[in-house]
Amino acid sequence: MKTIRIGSRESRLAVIQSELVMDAIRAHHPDVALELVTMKTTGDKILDRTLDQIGGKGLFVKELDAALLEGRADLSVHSCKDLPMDIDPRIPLAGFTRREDPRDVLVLPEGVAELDNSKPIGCASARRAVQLRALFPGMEIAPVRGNVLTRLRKLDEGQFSALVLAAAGLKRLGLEGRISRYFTVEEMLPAAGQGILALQSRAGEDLSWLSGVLDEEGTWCAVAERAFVRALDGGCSSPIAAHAVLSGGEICITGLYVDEEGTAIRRTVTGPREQGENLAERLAGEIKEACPCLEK
Ligand SMILES: NCc1[nH]cc(CCC(=O)O)c1CC(=O)O
Repeated sequence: MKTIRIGSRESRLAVIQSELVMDAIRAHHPDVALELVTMKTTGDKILDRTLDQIGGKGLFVKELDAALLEGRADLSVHSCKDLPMDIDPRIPLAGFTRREDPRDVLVLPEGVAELDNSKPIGCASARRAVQLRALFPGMEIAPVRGNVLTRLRKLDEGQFSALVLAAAGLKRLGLEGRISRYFTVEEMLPAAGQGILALQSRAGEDLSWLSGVLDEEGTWCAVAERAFVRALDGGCSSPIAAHAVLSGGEICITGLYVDEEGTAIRRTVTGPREQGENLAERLAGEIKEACPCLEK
């Protein structure tokens, strides 16, 4: 059997995530030969601007897509939350993994026990900044770029009083011990897909070696959360958050949108999980009604 090549960003977290998927493939298909192919993406190369400033979509995926299309890789492992909405039909998503902890967390500098009000809290997205302002009124909030380990170095060098990061990334990096506070998803609604890995391959390929690796719950949630973001995209480019939770056969989706005045609009919908995509679109529709700046 041919070797399956897994394409990954070269950051430590991306490699660990790819290795998690490789371990899962090996556990279900011990005969499959696997090889890791790492590469730098645009988002890894441009480090002097925030992601919102660089703009554009797919900052972390263009190079991975090219590798799939050219046959240099057979599977891309993505953080679902970094994955753009538009997927080239030649390289469709093969599915999603089980969700790791979806929460955002606060991390203090090494050896520091309390938040120092004289320095800003660093965070990398407008979604986090908006929700942080409500949690820490009066605290300065500043952008921080780079992969997780780079951000932690900046924190430990004294540039920030704290950072907000995803629990999932820190846990996968073995850095759970750095977490000083978990925000509930009510306090800080996560990005769509946070904690879930998305797997992408080429259309028409035999993917039997992926059986057992994909997760049904993760997939219901990822599909619904992404549908919410997709339905609001194309309006003004403002922070969006979405988080779905399954209970029995039901899916409960919470969506958050921040309008141009900085007002956060947050709504929840519950229904049969099979209708997650529809429910998410309806939720987005309700939010559009409540927000005049959005195209109807
Ligand atoms: N944008 C970077 C990124 N993409 C995915 C994760 C964490 C892992 C995940 O959400 O699955 C992170 C780091 C962070 O936001 O702290």
